[in-house]
Amino acid sequence: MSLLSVRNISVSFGGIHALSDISFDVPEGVVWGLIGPNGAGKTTLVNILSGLIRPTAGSIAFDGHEDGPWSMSRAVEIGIARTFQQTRAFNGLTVRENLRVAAVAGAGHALDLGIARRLGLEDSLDRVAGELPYALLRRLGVALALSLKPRLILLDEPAVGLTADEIDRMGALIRSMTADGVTVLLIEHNVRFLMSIADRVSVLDRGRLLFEGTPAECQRNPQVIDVYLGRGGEDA
Ligand SMILES: Nc1ncnc2c1ncn2[C@@H]1O[C@H](COP(=O)(O)OP(=O)(O)OP(=O)(O)O)[C@@H](O)[C@H]1O
Repeated sequence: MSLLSVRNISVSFGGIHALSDISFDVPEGVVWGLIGPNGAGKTTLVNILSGLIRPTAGSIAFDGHEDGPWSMSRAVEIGIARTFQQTRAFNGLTVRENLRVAAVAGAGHALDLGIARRLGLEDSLDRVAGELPYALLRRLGVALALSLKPRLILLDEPAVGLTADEIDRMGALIRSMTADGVTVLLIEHNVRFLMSIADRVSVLDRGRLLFEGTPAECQRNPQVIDVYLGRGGEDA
């Protein structure tokens, strides 16, 4: 049975059809990749799943909850957390304070410093978020989402701007999430990285679902190569 079931989701901004009739099912415990050219609708889909925007049409079911789409607070309550392309943290608060706000105020959980350790933030707990180097700030974004103790985490380009070593570390972290029972939906333009950790991939193009399959199937699909991989989707 699917953990997440997206049915016939459409959304328009004025005359722009950002998403048209999108349906897919994500089973529990996988890394599900979401790729496509700029403007394909990937972030819009994550915005809908996390309750940031409402779709024009369609429905979502998650973990026995059939009443989606939801508000942001309801999404967190039922176990959906996300990161952003630009990490959203309180710049004037320390890493520890940010994690506490996310855990306690965001989701009613106790602060779990094990998450900081997993993200390699244990030596930075007393540093102010606004002064963190870029890679640590990206990791803080993931730690904030994990502090909500989600069953599904939506990662919006977690590898962007990271060095090769940091990308490897991020990949290992993402795979370890599934071992802990967290399902991952991963938007990423770094195709090599995404294909190395995804179990399955959906390809969006101009708001439509173009393809769904394994990474290997995706990389040899002529339509995917035509609209994205062959056009140098970054690092393709
Ligand atoms: N709030 C908004 N108002 C108007 N148009 C929007 C809004 N959000 C997204 N769009 C439009 O919807 C389409 C899909 O955008 P979206 O950001 O979801 O694409 P994406 O696949 O995430 O792109 P990228 O890879 O560049 O992040 C684009 O044409 C974009 O300009």
